[in-house]
Amino acid sequence: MRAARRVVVKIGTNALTNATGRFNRAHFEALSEDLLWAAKDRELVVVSSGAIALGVERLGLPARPKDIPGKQACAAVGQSRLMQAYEEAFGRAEKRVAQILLTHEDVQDRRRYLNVKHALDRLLEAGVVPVINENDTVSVDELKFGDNDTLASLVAGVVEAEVLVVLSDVEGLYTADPRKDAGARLLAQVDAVTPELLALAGGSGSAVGTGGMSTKVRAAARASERGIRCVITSGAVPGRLRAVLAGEPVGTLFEAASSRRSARTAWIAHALRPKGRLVVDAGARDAIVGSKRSLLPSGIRQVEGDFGRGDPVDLVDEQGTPFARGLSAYEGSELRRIAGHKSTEIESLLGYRYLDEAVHRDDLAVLQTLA
Ligand SMILES: Nc1ncnc2c1ncn2[C@@H]1O[C@H](COP(=O)(O)OP(=O)(O)O)[C@@H](O)[C@H]1O
Ligand SMILES: N[C@@H](CCC(=O)OP(=O)(O)O)C(=O)O
Repeated sequence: MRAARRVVVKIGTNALTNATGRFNRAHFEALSEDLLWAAKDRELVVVSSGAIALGVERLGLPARPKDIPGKQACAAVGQSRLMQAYEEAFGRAEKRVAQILLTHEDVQDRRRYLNVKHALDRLLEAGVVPVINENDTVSVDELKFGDNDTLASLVAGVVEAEVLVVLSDVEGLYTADPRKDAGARLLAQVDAVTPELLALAGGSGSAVGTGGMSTKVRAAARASERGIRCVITSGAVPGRLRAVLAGEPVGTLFEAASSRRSARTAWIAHALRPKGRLVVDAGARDAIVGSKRSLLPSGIRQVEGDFGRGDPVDLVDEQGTPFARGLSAYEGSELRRIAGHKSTEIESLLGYRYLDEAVHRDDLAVLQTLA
């Protein structure tokens, strides 16, 4: 931890507000001290929530709106207030910050993903601290990350961080939601995210948080697959971030996985949303998972959805369980015609042949824990 040069810190709404959802200024000042300390001899990226909560407060609303335009309006008002707080806190130490607002589209498209990467790299080289949030005001449902835990794990991959620290209002992952179960125990270390572990992590126990512990554990799993260590700990207790970066055992540490994903397979597995599903037979599944082979048309049993060439599709087994995600070499309507056939028949069936494979192994990511 002490050697980490590039660190992403995610700050949840719960770490910025008090119990009634109001911005906790004194607390923010303490947190900023920790962030400034972390930024002193490291490259720091902050993924900060709080726009909606700060907007609710600024507009004097009695509660967080439930409708989307209401949330969009609050985010627009609150985001500038949020940045103002970061500007002031970092400005006092002569540290520059930069606002970056992202939608899912910005990472779904490989060219835009690389654009984001280049901008972030340049900011970090210049000693600036990027403060990232989802662009809630323009993100409609299908373009949403939905929660900043997911966004933070993708950002950690984009900048190839060594550590992702997720600051919430709890000390880490417990055996049950500590708000509901007084006997819940803190898990100090997680070596692998299993379905059983995921089942321990519930939704948000507060009125202001979004994803709860479940999105944090998924985010940690994604980071771990990229070779990035992740710690979930409390942002409500001053000094926790320093303790994590000093290598002290606080919060829940998710170790980096031993078999790491490349940047490209991580992009396929983590950043893309499937536009269709290919049901494949057991032989093809074994070849893909066991021997890292391509998917040939002969292994496809069924094609679901309308998608174009190059679109992301999920590969599912005959029980419907997704096990890989990849980019289709053919349109959905073409795959329907060549499914179950030998590659040598593609040309006679379609009138042309692009590739022998339906999904080439270079465009394929086996799903580890979850996508
Ligand atoms: N197993 C668990 N361990 C810890 N917290 C849990 C667990 N299951 C659910 N939670 C809830 O997750 C909440 C943190 O998530 P969330 O409210 O989304 O916060 P944030 O604003 O930091 O993203 C905790 O306050 C807690 O109520
Ligand atoms: N983008 C939203 C926050 C979404 C979110 O994930 O919130 P949280 O669970 O508090 O980290 C905002 O700024 O209000």
